[in-house]
Amino acid sequence: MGVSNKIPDGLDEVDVVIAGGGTAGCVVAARLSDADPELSILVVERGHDNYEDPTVTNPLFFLENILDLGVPNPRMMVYQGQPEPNIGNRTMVVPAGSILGGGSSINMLTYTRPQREDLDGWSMPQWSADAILPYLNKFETYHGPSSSASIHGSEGPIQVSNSSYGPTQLQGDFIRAAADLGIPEDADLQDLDSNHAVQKNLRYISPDGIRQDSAHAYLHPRLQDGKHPNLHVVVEHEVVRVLSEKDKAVGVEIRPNPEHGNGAEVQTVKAKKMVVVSAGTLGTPLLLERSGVGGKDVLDKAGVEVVSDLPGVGEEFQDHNTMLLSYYTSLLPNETYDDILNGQTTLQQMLEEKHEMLAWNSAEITSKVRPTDEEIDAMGLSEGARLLWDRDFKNNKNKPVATISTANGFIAPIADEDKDWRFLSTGSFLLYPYARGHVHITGPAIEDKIDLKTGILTDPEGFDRAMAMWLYKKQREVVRRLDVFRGEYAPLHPPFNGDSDAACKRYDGPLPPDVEDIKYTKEDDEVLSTWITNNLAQNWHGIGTCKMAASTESGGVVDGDLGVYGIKSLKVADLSVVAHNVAANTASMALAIGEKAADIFAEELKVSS
Ligand SMILES: Cc1cc2nc3c(=O)[nH]c(=O)nc-3n(C[C@H](O)[C@H](O)[C@H](O)COP(=O)(O)OP(=O)(O)OC[C@H]3O[C@@H](n4cnc5c(N)ncnc54)[C@H](O)[C@@H]3O)c2cc1C
Repeated sequence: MGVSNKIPDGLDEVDVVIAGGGTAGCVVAARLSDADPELSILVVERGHDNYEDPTVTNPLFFLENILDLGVPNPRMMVYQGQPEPNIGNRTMVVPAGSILGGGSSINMLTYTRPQREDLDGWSMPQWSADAILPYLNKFETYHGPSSSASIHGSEGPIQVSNSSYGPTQLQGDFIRAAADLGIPEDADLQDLDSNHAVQKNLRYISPDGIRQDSAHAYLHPRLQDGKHPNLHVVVEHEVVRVLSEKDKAVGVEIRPNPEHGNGAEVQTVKAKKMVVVSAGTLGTPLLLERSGVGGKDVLDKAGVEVVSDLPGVGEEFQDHNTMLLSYYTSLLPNETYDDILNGQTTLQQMLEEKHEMLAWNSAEITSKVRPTDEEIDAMGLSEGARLLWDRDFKNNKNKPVATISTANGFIAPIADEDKDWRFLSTGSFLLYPYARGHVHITGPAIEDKIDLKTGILTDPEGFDRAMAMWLYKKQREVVRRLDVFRGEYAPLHPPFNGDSDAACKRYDGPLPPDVEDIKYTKEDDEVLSTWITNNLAQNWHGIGTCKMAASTESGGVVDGDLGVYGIKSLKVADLSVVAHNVAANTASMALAIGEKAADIFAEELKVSS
């Protein structure tokens, strides 16, 4: 069977159910089906099929997924947060892909990888960096520069390349400007060990310009080759809960997703061998809790019977906290996507014209950076923040603090008076915030309100705020040194006093090569700190809500084999299992988890992948 938006008649029992056909879920399904084509597998995905959908395959459509372009977007869903006092009572809205392929079908396509220390830091020997590198390699065919053949993959289904559009003059300009500030270029910053450098961005785009999502790379070929007759995919359906008998998962309850209007009947499908939950960092803990797997307090309040008391479920939400800033530039019209934002064209029109820019993700630069010892000394850190720096970063030169990345274009509709400008935006994010959030159910039904707090800026030591202030200043200094720089777009920057050296300004040409760093006064720092409270945001890279750990005492939800504690035959395979943050945009981690999970499950099911 291929992809269907109905549960086929008679399909009331399979060997394995996979709840969520996202980035990791598609990998698990495909590899298990390869391991044993006799194994009957059902993938249930709440979003629609993505097969040859031009809004997926053409990379530039990512713009519709991150900006409000006034076009309905059925590919996305949002998890609605609660007001958070530490960020000025703002409510964070956390978006996620809701489509076959999940995040990999909608994301911004930037390819980066974690640091060695990130993976070793999970303290799970079977998930150490040495154990995971083969899986990071397994999913990719890498077309970028590398110092060693063994660091990247050459036979995986996901192509990683520079794409067929670009690069623009921004790459060389940014690399020179960063070098002027002591941040050198590293051709392959994604080798797990390099740090404090900038890199020409590589992308999940094939050399001929097609997005590389996990459904097209893994699932669709197998659904069409006639060799995987027992691989079933049902889209536009939600898994309501996992069903268990005594201490064993035995199936799932599924209903049509009301957003797609396919009826309302709830159906049960039995899983003879295994249920794999792969609904993403926010979807997975909510599904487990609806199934009675979670902290007793949460479940009692929500009116759900406890099947396994696991207080770690939904806790320890972590993300990369981000700031988005825009600058006036002298970039050329064909070097930004701004014509879409200033009303000159639309993505639909570009599709009709088969415009070559559709193959682009606009992100030309990525980086991993950290403050120097002198910069740390000058920050005036609190005693607690200084202890954290000394313990976790000081002597650990492999550990960055932040990423500065770029997008060639503005980040909202462009006002009439700015229509002739071309913009550059930076997305700068903290890689290891200490703040933690949570996500829980408040009732038994899928449509019950959720209790989501991202926790941004709640770390008592103020470490995250101090690093965010450093990051704002650092990214601005790099951009000020670009040849294409023509000033800060003030409404998106902190409202520094007009007399201050830090005030936003416009220029007719580049700043002189010997330009000095901005000198921030105490008052400027206060303005910046308040701006951070009101602007630091989630960054789409959530992890940690069903943490993998050696025991439940330390908040563990799954063991090293991804089995949920206290319930047999119930597994989790997605980013919710990641125990501590990674210095990477997170798709690489999700794909590697999918690959490794498939090997673990195949062994348990006594089939070889
Ligand atoms: C806007 C955006 C931009 C991003 N940009 C980048 C980038 O440039 N580079 C990068 O590396 N990473 C990026 N990421 C992050 C990355 O894409 C995600 O971290 C990764 O895809 C998550 O993989 P996953 O398998 O854990 O979950 P997902 O891919 O989110 O998969 C979960 C799936 O489960 C489905 N689901 C949820 N609940 C249910 C249910 N009850 N029943 C059935 N199905 C359900 C969802 O629809 C989804 O398809 C971005 C993410 C977003 C949202």
